[in-house]
Amino acid sequence: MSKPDSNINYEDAIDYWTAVPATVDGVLGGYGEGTTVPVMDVLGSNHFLRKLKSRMIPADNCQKIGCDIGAGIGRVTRDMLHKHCDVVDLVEPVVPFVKQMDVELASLKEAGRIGHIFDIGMQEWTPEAGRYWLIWCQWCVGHLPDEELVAFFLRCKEGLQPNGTIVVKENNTQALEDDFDEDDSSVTRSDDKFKELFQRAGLKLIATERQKGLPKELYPVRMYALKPLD
Ligand SMILES: C[S@@+](CC[C@H](N)C(=O)[O-])C[C@H]1O[C@@H](n2cnc3c(N)ncnc32)[C@H](O)[C@@H]1O
Repeated sequence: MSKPDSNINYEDAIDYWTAVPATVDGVLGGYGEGTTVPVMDVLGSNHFLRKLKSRMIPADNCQKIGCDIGAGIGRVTRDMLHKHCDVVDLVEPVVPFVKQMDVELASLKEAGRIGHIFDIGMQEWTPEAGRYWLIWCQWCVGHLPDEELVAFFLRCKEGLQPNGTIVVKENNTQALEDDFDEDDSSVTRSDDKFKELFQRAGLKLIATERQKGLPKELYPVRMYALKPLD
């Protein structure tokens, strides 16, 4: 049987997301502002980052530059990342979502807190070497097959400042095999699979935590904080 990630098709994913409303409800698959998900998500992320603070001291003369990967309409930047970072860049390949960032991020843009917006897929994105204090990947890495994801992590490592951190916040399957979702052409990986891929990319897991307070019918969500091993 073929590996679940061999079914991933980038164009199918773009088509799927392009047809979804450019709203919080849209990017969260129907779990938008009428549900507990956006609020619990932000609370969980803030809590996770606060606990990591002593291990995320910026290197001398470094600004806290963040990058929001698979950013959708900029929800994570608007509601959470901007509170931790001086400036945030965003990576998002879906045109209507990138357009909506003008609205969602208007006041942050005006305040000079938004850096570059890269309107490309993460498989095509190479970060500027040594730029980032924090690279935040949330609910998007399932769009890359395993090999591409390891290659992406390797590029992200090069994009980190000294003492920079990568955070991955994703659904976990409890099954032994990854779950392929043909609607949005993505896979949901197990905790073990994530750990294997981090190791292959030379990333050390410095902290991990399960997101609390999400509806029971959803996949469990886990945050992983990672630093380069070398
Ligand atoms: C579930 S939404 C999450 C959006 C955002 N991270 C959030 O939490 O609000 C998944 C996002 O991944 C984006 N995406 C799909 N394929 C991608 C790719 N190859 N590279 C980067 N982002 C991708 C989609 O366009 C969509 O914005």
